[in-house]
Formats: sequence, C-alpha cells, structure tokens
Amino acid sequence: MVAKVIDGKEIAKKKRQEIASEVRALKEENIFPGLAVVLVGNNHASKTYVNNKEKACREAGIESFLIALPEEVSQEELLREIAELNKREDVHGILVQLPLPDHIEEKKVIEAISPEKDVDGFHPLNIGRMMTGQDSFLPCTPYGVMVMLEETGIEVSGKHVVIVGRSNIVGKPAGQLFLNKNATVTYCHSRTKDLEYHTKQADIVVAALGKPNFIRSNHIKEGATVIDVGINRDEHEKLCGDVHPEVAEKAAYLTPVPGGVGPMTITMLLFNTLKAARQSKALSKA
Ligand SMILES: NC(=O)C1=CN([C@@H]2O[C@H](COP(=O)(O)OP(=O)(O)OC[C@H]3O[C@@H](n4cnc5c(N)ncnc54)[C@H](OP(=O)(O)O)[C@@H]3O)[C@@H](O)[C@H]2O)C=CC1
Ligand SMILES: Nc1nc(=O)c2c([nH]1)NC[C@@H]1CN(c3ccc(C(=O)N[C@@H](CCC(=O)O)C(=O)O)cc3)C=[N+]21
Repeated sequence: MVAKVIDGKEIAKKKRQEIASEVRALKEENIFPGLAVVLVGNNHASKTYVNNKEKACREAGIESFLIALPEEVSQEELLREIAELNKREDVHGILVQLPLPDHIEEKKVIEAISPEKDVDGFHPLNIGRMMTGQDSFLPCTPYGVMVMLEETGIEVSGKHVVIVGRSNIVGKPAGQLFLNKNATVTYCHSRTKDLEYHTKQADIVVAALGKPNFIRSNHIKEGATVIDVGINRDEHEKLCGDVHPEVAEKAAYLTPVPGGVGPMTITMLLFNTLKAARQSKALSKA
C-alpha cells in the first residue's frame, strides 16, 4: 500500500479562511481579537514558531502582541507580566512559549494565565473541563490532529488509537480527545516494554516522542493511519518528523513533516483566540 498524504497545509489554509471571515464579522461588532505571545530568552526554534504565529495572526486579521523577555527574567517578573495581560481588554488570548528556562516553574506560570485567555488550553481548569467533556479551550496540537482526521473523513469512533508520548502538551491531551470521540486509547512512553507490539495493533498511531525518524515500518499495521507530530532535525539538520519515510509504503494515510500537524497547531491557536474574543463579548454583556 502507498499512503495517501494528508495535506495539513491545505486543510489549515481552508480553516484559516473561515477564521478570517469570522474575525471580520466580529470586528463589525467592534471586537478586535488580540493574541499576546510571551517569549522568554533567545531560543532559535522558539523564535521561528513565534514568527509563524505572528504571521498567521496578521493574515487572519488578529492583532498580535509580542512580549519578549530576557532569559534571566525572574519568575516574579514574568508572573507580573501575565497579570498585566490578564487585565488588558485588547488581549483575548495569552500564550507563553514553552519550554521556559530552568529557573522558572512552568506550572506556576500556566496557572497564572486567566483560564478565559488560555488559548493553549494548558491551564488545569481547561484540562479538567476537557477531561469531563465540557466546553473548554482544547490544546492546539491535539485539536489540530482531530480536525485533520475529520476533514479527511477518517472515522475515529471504535478505532484503536496508540499514542507514543505522554507529554502534557501533546500525548496526554491527544489521548483524551480520542477517548472523547469514542476511540480505544493506548498510551506508550519511554518505559513501555515492546513498543512495536502495541503500535502494530493500532488503527491510528500518533507519534509524539520527539525522536527523528524513530517509527519504522515494523511498528505499523498494514493500512493504518499514521499521524506524525514530531518536529526534529535529522543528522543533516534537515527538518523531519518522528516517523521514518519508509512508513509511507505500509500506511493508508500519513501526515507529512513539514506541512502536516504543524500548520494545524497554529490554525487551532487562531481558532481559540477567536473563541476567546467572542466569549469576552458575552462576558462583558453579562
Ligand atoms: N507539530 C506541532 O505542532 C508540535 C510538535 N511538537 C513535536 O512533537 C514531539 C514531541 O513533543 P513533546 O510532547 O513536547 O515532547 P516531550 O519530550 O515532552 O515528550 C516526549 C514523550 O515521548 C516519550 N518517549 C521518548 N522516547 C521514547 C521512546 N523511545 N519510546 C517511547 N516513548 C518515548 C517520552 O516518555 P517519558 O514520558 O517516559 O519520558 C515522553 O512522554 C517533538 O518532536 C516536538 O518538537 C511538539 C508540539 C507541537
Ligand atoms: N505554549 C506553547 N504552545 C505551543 O503550541 C508550542 C509551544 N509552546 N512550544 C513549542 C511547540 C512547537 N509548536 C509548533 C508550532 C508550529 C509548528 C509549525 O508551524 N511547523 C511547520 C514548519 C516548521 C518549520 O519550518 O520550522 C510545519 O510543520 O510545517 C511547529 C511546532 C508549538 N508549540
């Protein structure tokens, strides 16, 4: 079998046009959606992502505010900045780019973000709401994966989904969203014994382990759907995923890197910012 490539860029483009048109409608009502991105330090990759986010905001008509802080910024100072952003009426969404330097406690920072502005969906309140199936901001990368499958017409209900990786930002919430859509979910991680045994059973494999080209043909059942979340550099510094290209010969569907999950992540960030702006209107009327 030769896999059909799921074009994340194309799906993202379509979704972003819909978002842009809804942003225009909201502006008619004098609400101008705004996203604040907080970047600590000078990490090159983080800067690239932040630039991508700013560009995507601009194209969707969403205002973006970059708060760039030095690597040495104290946790206190960062928390003060977040408190300011929580108060600003022109800021509907707040994203603190992760990872943060070691001297800052990530959990404290995430909890400082007002849940109504937590467009990453990382605040414990939003995570709890997601787990109990209430309306919430869904974490952008897993949410993007679900939208990609939906747009491609791939059924999730009743399927066996194996997630490789259990981080708070990708693996864990991805499993939860699949469970919410009635999939049977298995989580694998670095202590999993016989990874291949598990992934080989999967109708859908989500690779989010952060190891270049790690998932090979032997891990995959013929005709499975393979979602490659990884963003890595290979030994030639070329961008690559967690899934080896040879998997294309065995899978039915495969997401590319670049041009797969990445553009969808940014799209769902725009979507969440639009949602936050809309809800701010409802709140101010109440
Ligand atoms: N496309 C996008 O939009 C995004 C892409 N990414 C990319 O996705 C990848 C994962 O990111 P993130 O979740 O933040 O990464 P983390 O490093 O936080 O987590 C990696 C997870 O993979 C597990 N793991 C590591 N090695 C193995 C192994 N050999 N076998 C099985 N499991 C393993 C770890 O297990 P354990 O818990 O036991 O340590 C951990 O749970 C990265 O490449 C990252 O760049 C991330 C965010 C967004
Ligand atoms: N608070 C927070 N929220 C995040 O959502 C978050 C984060 N921190 N830290 C880092 C990870 C990573 N991440 C990506 C977003 C877009 C692409 C992306 O657009 N990728 C493109 C191009 C990548 C490139 O050219 O480098 C693609 O895959 O086609 C990748 C990775 C969001 N993350």
